[in-house]
Amino acid sequence: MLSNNHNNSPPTPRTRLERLLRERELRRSNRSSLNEEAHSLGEFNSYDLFSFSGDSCGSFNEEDILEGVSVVKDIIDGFQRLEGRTSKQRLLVVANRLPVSAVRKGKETWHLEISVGGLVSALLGLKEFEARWIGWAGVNVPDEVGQRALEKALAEKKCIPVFLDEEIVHQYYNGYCNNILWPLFHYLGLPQEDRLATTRSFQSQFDAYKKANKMFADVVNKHYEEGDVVWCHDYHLMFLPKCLKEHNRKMKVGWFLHTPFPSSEIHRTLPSRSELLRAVLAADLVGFHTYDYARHFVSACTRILGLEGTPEGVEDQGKLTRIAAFPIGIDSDRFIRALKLPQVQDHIKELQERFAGRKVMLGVDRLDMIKGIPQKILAFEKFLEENPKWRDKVVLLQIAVPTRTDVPEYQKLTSQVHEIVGRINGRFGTLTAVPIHHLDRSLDFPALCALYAVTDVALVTSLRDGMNLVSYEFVACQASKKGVLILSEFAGAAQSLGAGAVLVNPWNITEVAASIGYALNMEADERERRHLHNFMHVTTHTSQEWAATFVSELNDTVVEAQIRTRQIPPLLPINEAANSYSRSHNRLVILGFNATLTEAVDALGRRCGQIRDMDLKVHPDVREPLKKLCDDRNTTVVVLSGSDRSVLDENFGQYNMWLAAENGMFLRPTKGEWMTTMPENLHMDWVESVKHVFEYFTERTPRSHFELRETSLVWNYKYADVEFGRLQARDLLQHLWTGPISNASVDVVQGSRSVEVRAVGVTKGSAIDRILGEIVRDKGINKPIDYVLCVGHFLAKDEDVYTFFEPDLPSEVPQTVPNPLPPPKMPNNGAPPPKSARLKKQRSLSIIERRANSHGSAVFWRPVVQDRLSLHEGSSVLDLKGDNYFSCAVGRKRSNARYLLVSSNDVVKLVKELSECLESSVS
Ligand SMILES: O=P(O)(O)OC[C@H]1O[C@H](O[C@H]2O[C@H](CO)[C@@H](O)[C@H](O)[C@H]2O)[C@H](O)[C@@H](O)[C@@H]1O
Ligand SMILES: O=c1ccn([C@@H]2O[C@H](COP(=O)(O)OP(=O)(O)O)[C@@H](O)[C@H]2O)c(=O)[nH]1
Repeated sequence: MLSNNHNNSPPTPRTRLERLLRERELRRSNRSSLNEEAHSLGEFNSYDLFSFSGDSCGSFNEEDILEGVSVVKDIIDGFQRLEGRTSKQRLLVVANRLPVSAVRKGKETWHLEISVGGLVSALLGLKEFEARWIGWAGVNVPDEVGQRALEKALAEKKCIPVFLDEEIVHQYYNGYCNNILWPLFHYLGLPQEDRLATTRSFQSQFDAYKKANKMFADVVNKHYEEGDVVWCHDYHLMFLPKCLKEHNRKMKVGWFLHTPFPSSEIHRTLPSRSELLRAVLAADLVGFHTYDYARHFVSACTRILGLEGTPEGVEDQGKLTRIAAFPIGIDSDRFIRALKLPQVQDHIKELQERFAGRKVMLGVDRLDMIKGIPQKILAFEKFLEENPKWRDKVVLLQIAVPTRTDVPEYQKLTSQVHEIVGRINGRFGTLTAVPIHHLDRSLDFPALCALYAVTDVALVTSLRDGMNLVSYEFVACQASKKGVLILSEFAGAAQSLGAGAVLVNPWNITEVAASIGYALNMEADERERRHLHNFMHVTTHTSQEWAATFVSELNDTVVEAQIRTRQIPPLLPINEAANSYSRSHNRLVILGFNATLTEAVDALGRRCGQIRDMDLKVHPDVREPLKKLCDDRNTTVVVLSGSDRSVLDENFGQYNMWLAAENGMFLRPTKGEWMTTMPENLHMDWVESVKHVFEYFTERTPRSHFELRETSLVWNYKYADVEFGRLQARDLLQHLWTGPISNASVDVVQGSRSVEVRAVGVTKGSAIDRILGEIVRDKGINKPIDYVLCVGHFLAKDEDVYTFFEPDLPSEVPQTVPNPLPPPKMPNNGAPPPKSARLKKQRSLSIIERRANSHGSAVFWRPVVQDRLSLHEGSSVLDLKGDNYFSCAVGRKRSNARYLLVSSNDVVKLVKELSECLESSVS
């Protein structure tokens, strides 16, 4: 029994992982207590009976499958009290199909049958939640009376119907879901035959799909209560997360895909590819059966939508959608217990007598082209062909449950399978026995369990399958027989049961035939070993565990998102910045160049391979207002950029401003000469060797390029394939650390799509005191600067420029301002020695006046540190308080700046506003 004694409770978990592990542990102990208690109370039979009883169609009436027995409730309530929750969390499970299908028996009477399919089987494991199901009951109910009666009947099963009319079902379910998405997600491509007709009907089917999703959303919204978790399921409802979030941003929404998610190369053939991805990304958490499916989804988002893929998920404009793998399982106990039921035992006996003297092979599938039924039967034929001695010693029982019978492809498949089975039975059958028993219908639960139990070899040959629960169920029922599982490597289950199963490529009939021989002849000890492995997995990775983990992660994800949102700086209040600008008398405006004053890199251009122009150009709309700012005698404008001098000369030569090139290493007023601000940092002996490495990677990474500047080298892959670019970047770094820069005075700065090697100690923040000093000296400034605006799309390392002006920070030289960012990660191998000692030396040098000779011009440098930034009377140059300093990062989500702007288009707006302030003050 669980105890409520808080003194004994384990320490509060600190991380998500710790919490998940603890919850898992608690669930396990909870479940074993539950088993013990239930058995001691003798109550489990009622649950068993309820779950398994019913007529031959699998119908049920006696108990509420979704509620479980009272003992379950008591213990789970105890568990939740222990966790500090007072009541069960309500879960709205939304799936196309309800766990029950309705059959109309009269005007107001309905008969409910359990629906067949892996999704339903798996979700029956959601006993630990106060669950409500929302879905389609598989039937058209045009009349009001029938609808009300069905609602009432379903309410007793905690189910809520979505009423879809025939036309919608035809276009949405048969059309878009089962004729387009289903084959595509299973690598069967878009419909090939009658392509024109399909292409023509595509749009109307997609419209129906969106409409149907909206209808599901309306029902969810109607029943939603604050705090509920909404769990959307499968490819039928990819639009649902978007519809729900549009209605209520605070709703906790998860989406889980039960099918594979194909390679992005397949997904990109779909005309509505982007809309679907974006709609799913509205969810807080997106789950898949396997890591591969999750990886493909992230790839599709990065390649097709041009979004940022992170180890956590996919990020779009600061919103993170978590993507993860949650392999489904089954309620294994339910199968194990079922084997002891008299009804099942009777079936077992019957089957054993019926097939005495023959090995039993079993296939259980919906009659779907993804299940590879023709391939399976052909492989069995080949086996019989090559092994005459087995012909009267083995039988294949194939249960082929009719499914989606309104879709022409499925109708064709049925005739095809019948034709092959007939031919083989004709070829190898005798007057008294046939090698293949083919059933075109479903079995009830006891019959299915009995079949699993008597089977010697189960044959799962899916061409693709999200998971395949039949393989799990077979394993759960084989505790005594320890039969062999032949399993397609293209089923998700191959990743979990691969070690115990005999894996096959179902397209390779010869291999499958050979595997049948291998499995039939396998020695007992090998069978036992393999079985044990799989049995352990199936009994520990249950559907309860799966659901609880998903919901728990969803809860966590939402909390984390709230915390993250709080940490994101707010958007720059442009009006406020402008008002403060007009109130001030001596202003300093520092602007970055790349992605601040240039036109935004068009994500579409990047995706579709259209590189417009690699050369940086000032945004055409900012030119005029920028000129006005520069011409204002109370405003000093500095463009502070990583670009080299020639680029700044070319773009800003005609403005009256200051140019700080190469992160501030070089400085000039546009009316004067270039000078070098930090000559002591100009140790450039490493350039040639780094250049070789950059050249090598540029040649091997299509659409990447590198820039050779005077104090830095930048390898940029923003136009290249993102994933490949990242891999190459990792490799490039390894090469650098272990080779050319292992002993050089350089800093390596990683951007989101670039790698930069620059002279050590050069950052925008470290340059700014000198820039400022020079400006003060040059302009003969004698009144304090009472307004600073610092806007840029700066790399993390250069964000020290924002903190330099922070009035709240102690007035120190910028190099000694503690860097709030974590130090760059270094690979374990060949990491360069710490540079702190070297840096110290250089920093002390930095306050010594020096003569620099670079770029052919000798300039006498007068360094200044912020401490010494004082006016004639000794007062400070900077008169900054909370309301006259605006630092702002452009196109970043995490920053040390006080504010954010989304893109350079917003910078244009800002500069325009400032220039308008000048106009109005003149007039
Ligand atoms: O509802 P239907 O159209 O009749 O189809 C039945 C279900 O088929 C699919 O099941 C998948 O889910 C299983 C559990 O996650 C998984 O093991 C299997 O590999 C999948 O094929 C479909 O995804 C469901 O939505 C259908 O209800
Ligand atoms: O006659 C049958 C045949 C199959 N099933 C169930 O249908 C599900 C099939 O799930 P699977 O994941 O293997 O494939 P899906 O049909 O969902 O693609 C399993 O839980 C089976 O127990 C059933 O209830 N009755």
